[in-house]
Amino acid sequence: MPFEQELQVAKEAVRKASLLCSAAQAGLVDSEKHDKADKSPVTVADYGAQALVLSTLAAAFPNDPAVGEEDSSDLRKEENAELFSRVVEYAQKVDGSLDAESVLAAIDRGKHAGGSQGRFWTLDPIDGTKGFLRGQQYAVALALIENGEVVLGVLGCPNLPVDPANANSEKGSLLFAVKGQGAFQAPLSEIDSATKISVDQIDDPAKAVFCESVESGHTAHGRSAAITNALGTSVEPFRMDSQCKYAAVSRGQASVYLRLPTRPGYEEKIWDHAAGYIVLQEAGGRIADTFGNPLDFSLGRTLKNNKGIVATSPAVFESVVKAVVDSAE
Ligand SMILES: Nc1ncnc2c1ncn2[C@@H]1O[C@H](COP(=O)(O)O)[C@@H](O)[C@H]1OP(=O)(O)O
Ligand SMILES: [Mg+2]
Ligand SMILES: [Mg+2]
Ligand SMILES: [Mg+2]
Repeated sequence: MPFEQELQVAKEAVRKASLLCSAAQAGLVDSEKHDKADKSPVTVADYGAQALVLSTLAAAFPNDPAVGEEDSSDLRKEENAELFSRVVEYAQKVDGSLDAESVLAAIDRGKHAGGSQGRFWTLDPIDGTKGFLRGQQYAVALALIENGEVVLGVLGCPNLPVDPANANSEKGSLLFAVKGQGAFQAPLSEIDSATKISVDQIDDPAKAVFCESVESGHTAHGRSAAITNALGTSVEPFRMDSQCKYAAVSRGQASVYLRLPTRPGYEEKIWDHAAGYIVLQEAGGRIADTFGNPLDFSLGRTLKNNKGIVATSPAVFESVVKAVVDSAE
């Protein structure tokens, strides 16, 4: 099967990073958090997960570059020495061969510019850091992009119940897909026992369950309420952080994920969507931006030709996209 080795390495890297994140989330203290220059939060777990995943990829595929969200510049500053030593401790607990220097080097493997040529990985070590800090949903998101197209994706969702129908079932789900091979889910505790997943077939948008970001700064909550109203349902979207929203639609827990721009200049990052995108496509879903245009992952580190996201199961796609486009007028 194409990408068999890549999938195996990516699943194991995401599993290990998810373990690190769960351990850190359980007892996170103030010295393990930091605000980046853009004021967004980052934690020991974001850095530790990026170090683990990118060092694992470097060992297996030394010639593959990576586009990662984090870089080591803040960790190298004297004032963040304590944060840095905690990152190294967490990384070492999972991979004893990592030391301070190799942690920094691994994190900085994520500086690739992306683009339309060749292949590269893209990693969000914690997608939904704000959800992570609230003790809620987040995802470790890793994807492989070849000649501008997403060909493989793995989502580690440490707090997502394995059984979509039972919120009290074991927490920790791994979702993955390779282009043309379908989408699968396994418990994070047993990543080799995977089952196929697929989207729902609801064709009446009034009956569709919608989901969206918790953060009002990441998606326009008022506009989504207007869209659901226009489609004949007064039920507002349920809110969840991170690419777990792609997971929810991929396994039929929701029919629609809306991400509606709040700031005109914001460009969505490729690591915030690539893994969820391929998992959802392979589960039978459809994805466009808020103008109905296909997502273009070939333009560098951001989706600069797209605005927002509309991700749905197939039978409601056209009507939901139309309602989203109409809501902009
Ligand atoms: N203005 C914005 N619009 C959309 N997404 C944003 C915005 N600001 C940050 N994000 C990204 O949203 C993601 C979380 O999504 P969600 O709210 O659905 O959980 C984060 O990766 C975050 O990016 P960053 O990784 O730079 O912090
Ligand atoms: Mg993110
Ligand atoms: Mg992140
Ligand atoms: Mg971030």
